[in-house]
Amino acid sequence: MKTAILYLSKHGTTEKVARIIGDKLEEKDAELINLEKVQPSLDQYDRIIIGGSVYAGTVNKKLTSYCIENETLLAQKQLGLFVCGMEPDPDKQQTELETAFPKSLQGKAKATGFMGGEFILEKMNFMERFIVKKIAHTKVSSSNIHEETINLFVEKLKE
Ligand SMILES: Cc1cc2nc3c(=O)[nH]c(=O)nc-3n(C[C@H](O)[C@H](O)[C@H](O)COP(=O)(O)O)c2cc1C
Repeated sequence: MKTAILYLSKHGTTEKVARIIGDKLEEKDAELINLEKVQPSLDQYDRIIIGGSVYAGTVNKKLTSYCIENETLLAQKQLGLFVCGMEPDPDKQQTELETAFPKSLQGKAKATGFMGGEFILEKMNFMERFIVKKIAHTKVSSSNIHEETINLFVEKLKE
């Protein structure tokens, strides 16, 4: 099975999670593709995993547009969809996940997941640091990547 893991990542967390997923899939040829740099031809892949991070409730618009533009092709693949974020409320996490991808693709996806995230203050600009301090009351960097959710996600894909 040839796999591509497509992602968009502002400060590196979604890229990190994409890498963890790739490692756990234990496939030598799983390709990690940064959609900011490459718009791959999807024909060559059997399984496609797509991930992005949530800022102010939504994922990068480029990710949503990419999914809409390639909806027909993506629907024919074995599909995994995930988002990274620091929202603590499970209901809101679910809403963030559901608003990130077209409904039709969510229906087709073999696995979906809210994978948690990180606040890396050193990588944020002034405004981002300000927002995180005000809303999340965080003054230090922190990591809350949901290993268990990643494991479940990978297991579902392998079934
Ligand atoms: C300014 C700002 C706003 C954020 N807003 C949200 C949000 O609305 N919901 C959420 O779940 N996470 C939010 N986050 C957390 C990010 O999704 C988290 O830091 C994620 O790990 C970033 O991944 P990336 O480095 O791949 O972009 C926010 C982070 C920042 C800095």
